Amino acid sequence: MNPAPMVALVGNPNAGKSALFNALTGARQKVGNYPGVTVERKAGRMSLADGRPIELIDLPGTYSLEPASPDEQVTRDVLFGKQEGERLPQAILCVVDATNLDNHLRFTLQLIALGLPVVVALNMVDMAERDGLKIDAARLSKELGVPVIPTVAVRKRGIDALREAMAELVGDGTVHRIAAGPGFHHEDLVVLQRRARAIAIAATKEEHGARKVSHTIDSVTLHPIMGPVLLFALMFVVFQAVFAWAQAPMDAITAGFDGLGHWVEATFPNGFVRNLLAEGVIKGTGAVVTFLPQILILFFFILLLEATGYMVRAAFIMDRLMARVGLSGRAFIPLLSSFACAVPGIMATRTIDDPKDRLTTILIAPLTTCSARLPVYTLIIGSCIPNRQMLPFIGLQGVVLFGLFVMGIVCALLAALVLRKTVTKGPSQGFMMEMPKYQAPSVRDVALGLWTRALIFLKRAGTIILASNVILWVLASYPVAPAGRLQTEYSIAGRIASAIEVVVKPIGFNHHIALALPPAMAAREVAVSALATTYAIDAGDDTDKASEEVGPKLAKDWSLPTALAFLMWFVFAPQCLSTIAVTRRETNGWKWPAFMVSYLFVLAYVAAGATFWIATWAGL
Ligand SMILES: Nc1nc2c(ncn2[C@@H]2O[C@H](COP(=O)(O)OP(=O)(O)OP(=O)(O)O)[C@@H](O)[C@H]2O)c(=O)[nH]1
Ligand SMILES: [Mg+2]
Repeated sequence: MNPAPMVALVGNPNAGKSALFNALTGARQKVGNYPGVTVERKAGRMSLADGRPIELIDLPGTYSLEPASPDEQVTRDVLFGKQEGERLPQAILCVVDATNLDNHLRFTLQLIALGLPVVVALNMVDMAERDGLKIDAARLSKELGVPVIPTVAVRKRGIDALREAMAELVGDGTVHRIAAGPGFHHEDLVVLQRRARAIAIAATKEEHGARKVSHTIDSVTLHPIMGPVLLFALMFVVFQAVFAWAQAPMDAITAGFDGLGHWVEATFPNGFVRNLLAEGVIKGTGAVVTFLPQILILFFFILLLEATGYMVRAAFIMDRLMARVGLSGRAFIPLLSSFACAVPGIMATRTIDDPKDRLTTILIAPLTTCSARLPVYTLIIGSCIPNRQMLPFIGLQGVVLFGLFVMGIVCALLAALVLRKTVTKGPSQGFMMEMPKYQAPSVRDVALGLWTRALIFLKRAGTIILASNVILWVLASYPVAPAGRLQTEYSIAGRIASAIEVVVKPIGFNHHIALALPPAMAAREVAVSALATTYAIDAGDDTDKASEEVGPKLAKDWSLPTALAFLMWFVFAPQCLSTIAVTRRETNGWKWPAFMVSYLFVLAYVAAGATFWIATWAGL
């Protein structure tokens, strides 16, 4: 006797597959296990409208045909007829959640492309109605080209209609295909998502409130051309704001630290304590803390975009680009976190299942511009790049900062492309993202996020940055230089710097930069405080010069090619020991951190050198 035809119940997680399975099969269920994996096999018997018996299997919920877990692997293998202990199904019963159509239809489109007969159960229509959402099942059926039956699995509504549709589908019980259609490849995911949305919108008769607003906004933010343009424009505005809004609070903080410095100079007798406090502690730490407003402004925007639901859209727009360089969309969130700091970013790569995808993401994470680089960038840009208006509201300084961020992103993507073709070669997999509804951001959440950021930053300033400053100050102040010799050359730090200078002179770096490079390994911002401290030491007892800010000193002392080369160095150089340490931890060994440090140092050296020589040649 031929076994009864088999129909597979498939859909996104939580679409209501199990509820539907129960409604269709009642008590006639059998639970087993697939051989070799810990995935349950749930099968049941049911009869079609014409009385024929069939076997129904309830497959694990999955977002796409690119498996991300053992469960999803089973679903895929069953649908391709490759699962051990399972035959190829005659037909697919695809369950979609009516309240989440655009997300669920993506998978439906992939299933239809498989070539097996498909019937769609438009489930949870009760929830949809409650939300004021009306879906036109007939229209949906026309758009998809397969039967669509509205159901409420938990109330057993639509079950008879489903039995009828399935009877037609199964036909005489022979398997009709299989010719794999389009839609399996990661490259097509964005196209698929767009089609899914278009179909969802076409089949929506009525929607209200937040749902409608979300769809209207998305028609712009996810538009193939307007979407990326908007994303780019938003980021551009953010970087302009970082300079424009931060000026006043930065001046206030600088004035505060200056006042503190004057007070120390007036209170303590000239000597070790006074100089340590004034030059090492206050000057150095003050130089870094000044950048708090800029960091908060940047994070204000990031938090705002996250809280409104826009960030996922940004990830979606970026997904295609990520696929081009062999990364999955899953890499976007870790890379985005790396804009705060590479350490949480690298830790966030744990959500990437594919080991090679994950390793690639770890290796390129230090190229995205972490917030610790912001003080360095803004100090150098503020003092060495002319504050010229290029257009109304568009200043050159903001453009350069934006350019540095973009360069970080572009280089990270290029590095991924190269790594994926060489050291981390292997197939890449796709990623499906749920699009949440847009929301008005909660003031409390944003404020809380900013507060946490501020605390982290100030804690760094008070611990690792302060400690590095003190050490640098001591090393740079002793032994005391005899008359006629510069302290920053005669001291211990000065001599170390002189050795480093030999290596970095060809790329345009001066003695003060060589002094700032080793302490910047503790944290990148320390480069700023190191410059402030060493310039303050050089000024010595000449109070006029000593009270001057570090910015104007750089403006006088550095040529434009040197400043540009220094910026380039900071785009690439693998600074900060914490990043190296977390890479070691996440990759279980020294091999990959060593590789990362080497390739980044080489890049930094070449990029800084090329910039210096091109800028010099161009006569800047
Ligand atoms: N209101 C309503 N709730 C439903 C309906 N169908 C399912 N649910 C509920 O939705 C939740 C998820 O349903 P499940 O049947 O477990 O979903 P599933 O697709 O099997 O989920 P996974 O096995 O995790 O992939 C459960 O709480 C169900 O009770 C429906 O038509 N209407
Ligand atoms: Mg289930």
